[in-house]
Amino acid sequence: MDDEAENLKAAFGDSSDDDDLADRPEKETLGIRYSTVWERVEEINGLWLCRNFLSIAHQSDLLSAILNEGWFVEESINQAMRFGDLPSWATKLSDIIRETVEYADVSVLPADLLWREPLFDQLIVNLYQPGEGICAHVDLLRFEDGIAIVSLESPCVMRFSPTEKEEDEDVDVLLSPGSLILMSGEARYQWKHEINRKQKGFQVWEGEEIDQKRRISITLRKLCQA
Ligand SMILES: O=C(O)CCC(=O)C(=O)O
Ligand SMILES: [Fe+2]
Repeated sequence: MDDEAENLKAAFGDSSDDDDLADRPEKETLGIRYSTVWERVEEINGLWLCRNFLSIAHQSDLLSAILNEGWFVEESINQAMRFGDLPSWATKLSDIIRETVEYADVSVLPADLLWREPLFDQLIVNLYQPGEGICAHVDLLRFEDGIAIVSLESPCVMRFSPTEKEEDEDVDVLLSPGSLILMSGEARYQWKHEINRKQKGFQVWEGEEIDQKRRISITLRKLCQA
């Protein structure tokens, strides 16, 4: 089995355990899924996680679309950024985020953010090789509130820590392939987020060290008006 299939299997089990994709309408395999489940990260206001945001079919389509962009042919390049008009797959992803949030049975993004136009006009795709991560940060204030991160390939632990550090208040969130997190309000402004894949013990989830492979993330944001 290739790495990609293995990652998907590790995260979701055999495709036969997933809903039978062949029996599902096209709309559900390649677009909005009606079975999405939203989890509020209790400790952090404004942080929501949807683990089953993308079907396996959609994850592999998205991965192909990203790799087809040709951004990551050189090993030294591990990030691509776009402003304004986004590639069609990213616009579609953004539409699906809006639709999924609209149909969620809980409010996971304030309405003024959900209905702004466009929802997102800036894209970052990050490619992380095993051991690579991102330092603790709050996203730049040149971006509006309401940030989405979609994860592909290897899972990882993202750690959130309050900007005003008090006691040991860090909160770990597992970003599995196909998941989406939304950050708004306190989650966006009062918590830093980081991925540390170097330090031993950091990439541990439910007592087990995560088997690090390549990970790709898609971050969608909206620039503040000048
Ligand atoms: O790769 C990720 O999941 C996070 C990326 C991120 O936080 C950023 O680009 O600001
Ligand atoms: Fe960030």
